[in-house]
Amino acid sequence: MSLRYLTAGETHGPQLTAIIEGLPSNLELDFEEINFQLQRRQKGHGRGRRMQIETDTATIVGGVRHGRTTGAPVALFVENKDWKHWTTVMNIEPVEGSDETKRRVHRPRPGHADLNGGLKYNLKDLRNVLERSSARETAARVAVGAIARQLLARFGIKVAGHVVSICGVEAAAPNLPIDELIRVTEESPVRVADKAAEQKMIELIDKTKEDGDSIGGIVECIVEGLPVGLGSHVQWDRKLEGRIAQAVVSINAFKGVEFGLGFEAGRRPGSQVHDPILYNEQQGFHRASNNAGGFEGGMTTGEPLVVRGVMKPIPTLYKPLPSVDIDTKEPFTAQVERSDACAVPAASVVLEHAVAWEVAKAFLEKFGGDSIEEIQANLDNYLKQVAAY
Ligand SMILES: Cc1cc2nc3c(=O)[nH]c(=O)nc-3n(C[C@H](O)[C@H](O)[C@H](O)COP(=O)(O)O)c2cc1C
Ligand SMILES: C=C(O[C@@H]1CC(C(=O)O)=C[C@@H](OP(=O)(O)O)[C@H]1O)C(=O)O
Repeated sequence: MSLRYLTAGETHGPQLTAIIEGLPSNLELDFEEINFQLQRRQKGHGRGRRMQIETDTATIVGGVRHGRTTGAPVALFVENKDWKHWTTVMNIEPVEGSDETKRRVHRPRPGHADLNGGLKYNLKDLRNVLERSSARETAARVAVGAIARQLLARFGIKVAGHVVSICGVEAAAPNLPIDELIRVTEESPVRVADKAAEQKMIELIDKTKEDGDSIGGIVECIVEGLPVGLGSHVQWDRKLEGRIAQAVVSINAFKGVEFGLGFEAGRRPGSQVHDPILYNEQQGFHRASNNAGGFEGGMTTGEPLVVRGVMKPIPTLYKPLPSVDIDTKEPFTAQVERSDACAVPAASVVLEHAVAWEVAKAFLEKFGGDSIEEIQANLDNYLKQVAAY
C-alpha cells in the first residue's frame, strides 16, 4: 500500500484533521520538531492578525505509541484557536438570525475560490467555499509533511526551503551547504541569507499593505542525500518530477513550478543545459553540474533536487477589485475578509513539506517495507547494487 493522506477541516472550524496511511512501524517521531515546522509556517512579514491568534501544534491521536509509529494509520489534529471567535458563524445547526450573524459572503473575491465554488456546489453563502479553500489547510499539510521529513531524515535525506524573490525583489542565491541553509532559513523571517534583500522585501510588503494591495513571489526547495532512481520513466504517473509538480501547484496560490534551470532551459542550447556524466571510485557516477535539478526521465539522478514554485499575489485585497453581488447580480466591489498581504515566506515552508511528502512516498515505493528495519535493509541492498554496477 502506498503512502497517502487526507485532510479535513475549515479555517474557522474547531480543528484541522489529517490521517496518514502507509507509514512503516518503528519510526521514532520528534513531536517538538513537527511543532517547530508548524511554527515556521506561521512566521514571515506581511501576514495578517490571524497568525497572532494561532500557536499551531499537532496532536497525534492514533498510530503512535511511546514515540514510535506502529504501522497503523497516524491521525493528528491542529487546533484553530480562532474558532472560539467564530462559533456562531460556524455553527453547524441552522443559525437563527440575519445574514449578518452568519457573516454571509455574497460578493466573490477575484482570485479566490469563492465564485467557482459557489456555482459548482450550488452554495449561496460563499463562506461555505472559502472556509475550506483557505490556506489554513496548509497547516495540516505541513504537519503531515513534517512526519515525511522525519522519515527521510532517518535515511540521511535533508530538506531545505528559502525565498528566491518577492514581487521582483530578488535575494542573492544562498550558495550554502544544506545544513547551513537550513540553519539560516530557520532564523530569518523571509528565509534568505541576504539581509539587504530582506530589508527591501519588508519595506515593499509594508508599502503594499498600506496601499491595500497584495504581492506574491518565488520560493525554492532543495533536497539532498537522495539515492539515484526514485520515481520511474516507465509510466507517466510514476515520473517523480510530475508528481512533485502536482503537489507544488496544489498549494494555495501556487501557479507554476520549475526544476533546476527550469524555463531558462528553453532559451539555451543543449550543450549549456545537460549535465555531463563523471565517474570516480569514491563518488561513483555523478554530474559536473545540476541544471536538471536532480531529475532525468522522471527519476532522481542522486544530485540535489531543486524545485521552485511561484505564488501569485494574495487574492483578498483591502482595496477590493470589481466583482458582482451573487444575489442582485449588480456590480459591487469584492468582499473583504481579514487577510495576509504577503505569505511568501510561509509558502516556502509549505513547499518544503509538500516536496518532502512526495519524496517520502517515492522512497517507500522503492524501498517499502512494513518496518524501518526492513526499509533500511532494502536500501542497503540497493545501494550495494548501485555501487557494484
Ligand atoms: C500560506 C498561505 C497564506 C495565504 N493567505 C491568504 C490570505 O490571507 N488571503 C487570501 O485571500 N488568500 C490567501 N492565500 C491564497 C489563497 O488561499 C488561494 O489563492 C485560494 O485558495 C485560491 O486558490 P488558487 O490561488 O490556488 O487558485 C494564502 C496562501 C498561502 C499558501
Ligand atoms: C489561517 C491561515 O491563513 C489564512 C489563509 C487565508 C486564505 O484565504 O487562504 C485567509 C486568512 O484567513 P483569516 O481570515 O482567518 O485570517 C489567512 O489567515 C494560516 O495560514 O494558518
